[in-house]
Amino acid sequence: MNQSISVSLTPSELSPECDLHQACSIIIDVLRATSVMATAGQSGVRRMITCENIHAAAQFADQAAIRPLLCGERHCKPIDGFDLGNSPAEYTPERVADRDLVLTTTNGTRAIHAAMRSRRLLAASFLNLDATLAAVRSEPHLQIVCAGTNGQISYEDVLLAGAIIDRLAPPDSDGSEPSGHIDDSARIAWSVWRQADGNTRPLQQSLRHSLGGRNLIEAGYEADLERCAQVGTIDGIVERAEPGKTVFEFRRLAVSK
Ligand SMILES: O=C(O)[C@H](CS(=O)(=O)O)OP(=O)(O)O
Repeated sequence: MNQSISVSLTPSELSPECDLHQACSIIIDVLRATSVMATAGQSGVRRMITCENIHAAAQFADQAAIRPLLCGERHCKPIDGFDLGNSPAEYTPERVADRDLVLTTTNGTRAIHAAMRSRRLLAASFLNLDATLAAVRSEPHLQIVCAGTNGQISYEDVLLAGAIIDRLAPPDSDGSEPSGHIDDSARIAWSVWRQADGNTRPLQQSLRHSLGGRNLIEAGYEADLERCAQVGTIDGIVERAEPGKTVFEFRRLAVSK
């Protein structure tokens, strides 16, 4: 099919003039917001509401009929007074099943808000890569938005963007170019992924050297790198439930691997 794929290496590349109204956008924040959302979904969370800041999250929780779990981080650490931080390991069925959660993080939830005007909006991680691919394969206009880290490009998000392109637009016979209509940022992401995938080191090792990975190691969350580097272990997608609202739901998908 004639699919076009564009990549924003940071959310700031999505200017207000960028026309997303026909696009299906995929937000990527491997370390760790979108990995958290996939994990929470698999653990049976009811809805995930993303907020750009702590105040908005707390206000939403105060006004809800049934109090949701307040979740997220600042400077990688749990937020004072919140129920859960930003480690996927915290999002067990015991903690989150059948609950709503409100999530605010430094980069991931902001990237989501930057792409709000998209027709469809998904949050992807390596964990639910296969399911996400299955859900977007027939979309004519795909916009991948890398959350980055504090305004800078982060390697781990670019890797996942490249992996998505590699699977949706596999290279032609000489292997030098992806096959679809892709922009230059997508071409860069694909090249970065190809190079990393050709290396023998596991993905987890690559994450250690990324900006987000280094920050997490410094903050004491090294174990999260291994968890976020699992590929295709979650058979479900995280998708916005209705246009105009940042309410996400998890939907299981049967995925052929
Ligand atoms: O704690 C995280 O996972 C990061 C913090 S940062 O990237 O080191 O600032 O937040 P996220 O929004 O999930 O990237």
